[in-house]
Amino acid sequence: TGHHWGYGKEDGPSSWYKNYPVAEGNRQSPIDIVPNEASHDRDLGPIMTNYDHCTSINISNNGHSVVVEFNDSDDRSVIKGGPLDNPYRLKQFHFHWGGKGHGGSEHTVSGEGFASELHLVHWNAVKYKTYGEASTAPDGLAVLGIFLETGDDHRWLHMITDVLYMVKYKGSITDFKGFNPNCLLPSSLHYWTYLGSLTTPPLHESVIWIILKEPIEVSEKQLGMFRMLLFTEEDDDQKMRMENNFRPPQPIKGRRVRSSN
Ligand SMILES: NCCOCCOCCNC(=O)c1ccc(S(N)(=O)=O)cc1
Ligand SMILES: [Zn+2]
Repeated sequence: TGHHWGYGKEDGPSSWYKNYPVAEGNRQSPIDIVPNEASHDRDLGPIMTNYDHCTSINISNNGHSVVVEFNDSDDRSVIKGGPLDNPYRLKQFHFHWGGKGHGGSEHTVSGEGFASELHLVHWNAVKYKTYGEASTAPDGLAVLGIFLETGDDHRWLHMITDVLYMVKYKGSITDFKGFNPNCLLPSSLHYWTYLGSLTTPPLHESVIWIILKEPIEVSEKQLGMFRMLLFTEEDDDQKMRMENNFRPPQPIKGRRVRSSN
């Protein structure tokens, strides 16, 4: 089902347009954010995340990233405010990262990449019945992007890195209950926002992007744990280390990036 894609030379971002022509569309993600070209909108209010009664379910390796899934059967964990007209329900979060010592984020700021980027994926359950339906609608998804830079140990990230050995191979999954992503948020919720897409196939142009300006700090050691994950399955004799699983910035095509105060 679906076409095989990856981050390698043959199946990587520069070849995705062959099976996913929307790759050359007018609202593709990620983009390079140029802060002093972003327009400052007074009526762009603060975003509010309500992850308190969080209901994480499992953590898995889908062959592209490591993903933590949430129970999205009600409005317990939502993001609202800012550019959003409705509350959007948290569905999953995952990461993108680089190889040792260089870039790995998908969005860049004035051409600068970060070591990694966390995506918290939410969907508009007010207007759409399922995630799948929302994922193809122009206002269906809201993804909160958080940059990770290397520095001190992150005091809570170990809760994730400690279980990565359980999901080393593509297709592996394990229980992961009671994790509250509030602990991964930086102190400031100031953000940039623009209309874009999924950054992996099927590249649907269905995402309202909200990128936090303040990165969180994680240690090189913690980041290194992500690089022990594999793109490949357990019975695959080729062991491909999971790293550089990021799409580079795409043409802005006249889009406006707005900035919260
Ligand atoms: N599951 C029912 C059908 O859904 C079809 C579309 O979903 C395809 C799966 N991919 C995603 O949901 C998906 C979600 C977020 C991002 S990203 N990296 O832009 O945050 C990329 C991809
Ligand atoms: Zn992502």
